[in-house]
Amino acid sequence: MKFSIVGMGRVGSAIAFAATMEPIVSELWLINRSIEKAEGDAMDLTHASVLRNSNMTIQAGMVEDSAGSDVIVFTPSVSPTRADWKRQDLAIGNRDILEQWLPRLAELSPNAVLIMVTNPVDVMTYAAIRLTGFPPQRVIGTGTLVDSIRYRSLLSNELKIHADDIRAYILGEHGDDQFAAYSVAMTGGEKFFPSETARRLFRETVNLGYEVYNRKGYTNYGIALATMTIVDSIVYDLRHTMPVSVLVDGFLGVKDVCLSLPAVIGREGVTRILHPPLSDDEAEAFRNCAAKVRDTIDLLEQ
Ligand SMILES: NC(=O)c1ccc[n+]([C@@H]2O[C@H](COP(=O)([O-])OP(=O)(O)OC[C@H]3O[C@@H](n4cnc5c(N)ncnc54)[C@H](O)[C@@H]3O)[C@@H](O)[C@H]2O)c1
Repeated sequence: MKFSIVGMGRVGSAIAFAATMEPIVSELWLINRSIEKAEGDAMDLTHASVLRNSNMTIQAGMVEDSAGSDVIVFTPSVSPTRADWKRQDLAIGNRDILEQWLPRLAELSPNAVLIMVTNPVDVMTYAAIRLTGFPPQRVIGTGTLVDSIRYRSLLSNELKIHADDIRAYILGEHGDDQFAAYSVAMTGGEKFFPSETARRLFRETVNLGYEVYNRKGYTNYGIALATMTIVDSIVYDLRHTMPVSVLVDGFLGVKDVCLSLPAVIGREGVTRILHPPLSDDEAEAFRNCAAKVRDTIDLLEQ
């Protein structure tokens, strides 16, 4: 199985490290606009992999070397230009990067499952479907998976229950309008919402990405393992359910926009989109996310 990571910035190289720690493919390719950086990472990770009981090859390459990939993760991005940036600020610059890379990547690996990490990830996932011509089920945005693991981490700490056992999703936009799907959250079959604590923890979750960013200047470890959770489920056809950005299929009257819903992930990408019975408030929040993401898509398509 061939896995290519495009973009060896802080997120791309953290994903490459996570893939080295858990070598589940036979070939790992690191593709970057500057080959030297990719070569340096490939050498470093090859040395590291000696300690991982692995025969996975790790190589640096140009876009042509990604040909025949089964899974591609896309991370290149422009940098924020102001201190109080929002993810949408990256949309125009990153749309241009997608236009440079995605048609060729898709041509070289027509059967790949593509995972979009570049922000604003919902808008970029939508653009990626257009630019690759891939069926929507083979284009997955990391979406609110990282927000949901942050939320579960806070809840775990509060409830003193292992985060694995907490079914709680942040849905909608990977951005400021995301919402916690309180009404379907549970552990051990027991609903623990609504409660003021859960709402407070959700409010903390929304800002956590920026909180990490304000302290270290970027986020990379959470998104790296979140991305590898998706890759795992594809490579082993595990059919795990997770909130990821998908082309919404008419749920709650929303379509033609990418947002996070719980989705089943297997070898072919998204094998099923789930439709949780959201409360009226949550449904309204979902529609609000759709309108916000649609505004940015429209801006890019002008
Ligand atoms: N979806 C999520 O949950 C999530 C989480 C964290 C970060 N991100 C996003 O991931 C992206 C990458 O973040 P990062 O911290 O690695 O950024 P970074 O600045 O460290 O890396 C960006 C990389 O993109 C490359 N690049 C820039 N322009 C390019 C071009 N025209 N062609 C090819 N490569 C180009 C740069 O060389 C650099 O290697 C950002 O958009 C960030 O917001 C998403």
